[in-house]
Amino acid sequence: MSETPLLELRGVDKSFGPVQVLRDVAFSVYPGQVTALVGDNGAGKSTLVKCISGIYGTDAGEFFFEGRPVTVNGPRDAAGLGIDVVYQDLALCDNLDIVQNMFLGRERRSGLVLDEPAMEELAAKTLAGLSIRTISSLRQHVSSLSGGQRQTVAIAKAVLWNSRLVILDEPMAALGLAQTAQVLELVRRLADNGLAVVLISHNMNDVFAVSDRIATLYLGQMVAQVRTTDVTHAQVVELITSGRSGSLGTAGRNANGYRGTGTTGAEK
Ligand SMILES: Nc1ncnc2c1ncn2[C@@H]1O[C@H](COP(=O)(O)OP(=O)(O)OP(=O)(O)O)[C@@H](O)[C@H]1O
Repeated sequence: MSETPLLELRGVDKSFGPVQVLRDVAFSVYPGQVTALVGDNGAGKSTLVKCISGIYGTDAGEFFFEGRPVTVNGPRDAAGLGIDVVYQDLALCDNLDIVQNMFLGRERRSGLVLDEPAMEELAAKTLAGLSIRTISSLRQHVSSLSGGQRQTVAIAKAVLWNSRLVILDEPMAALGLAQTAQVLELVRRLADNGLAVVLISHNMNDVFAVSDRIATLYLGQMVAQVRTTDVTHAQVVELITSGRSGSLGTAGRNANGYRGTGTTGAEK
C-alpha cells in the first residue's frame, strides 16, 4: 500500500454565510485504497466532496496532490488532476446507449463522422478490465438498465477517462442485495487497479466490507481517520454519533488529528 496520499487536504474551512460547515478539516486518500467517508446527516460529507471537486471554493486550507501543493479553483482544476465524482443521480442520459454515455462530450471522430467502432472497442476494454460481466450489450439504452448496471456504467466511465481519484456518493443506496454486492466488488476492483476511491456510505456493513480506511466527519470536523482493521462497527457508530470513541486507542486518536492538524490518522 502506498504511504503517500494521492490527495491530502489540510485545514479546510468552509462556511455558508454565518454557518460554518467544515472546520479545520484534514483528509487523506491513498492510491489503491478505498477510503470510506462517513458521518451523520448534515455532518459535511457532501460539502467536503464539493470542495474537493472544485464546485465550492474553500475559505481556508491547503490541497496536496502526490505531495505537491495544488490549487483547485473550479471543477476544471479537479478534472485536470483526475478527480471524478459519481453522484447518486448519476448524470447518465436515458435516451443514449452505454457507449454514447461513456463518451458523452468526448466523442471520438474519424474525419467528420463519429468513430463508433473505436469507441465501442474502448468501452468494451474498460468494462473487461474491470471484469464487468453484468452488461450484455454496449448498445443497450441506459433507460433499460437496472440500478446496479447504471452504477456500473457511471463508474466505468470514470475509469475510461483515466480518473485517479473516484468519489462515489452512496452508490449502493436504493440497490438490492445482489446488486449491492456487485457494486461493492467493482468498488474494490477500482482500488485494486490502483485508483484512489472515496466511498460515501451510511451503511456500516458496506463500509466494513470494502474500505481500507474510514474517515469520520462529525459536525464539520474530521474526528478520526483510521484503518478499517483497527476499529469495530461500534466504535465507528460512536464516532459518527458523538464525535468520539472512548474505546478507540489513544494512539489512534492522537494520530487521527482530532484537531484537524493535517496528520492523517493511524497511518502506520
Ligand atoms: N449551499 C448551502 N447553503 C447553506 N448551508 C448548506 C449548504 N449546503 C450544505 N449546507 C449545510 O451544511 C451542513 C452539511 O451538509 P452536507 O450536505 O455537506 O452534509 P452531509 O454529511 O453530506 O449530509 P447527508 O448525509 O444528509 O447527505 C448541513 O447543515 C447543511 O444544511
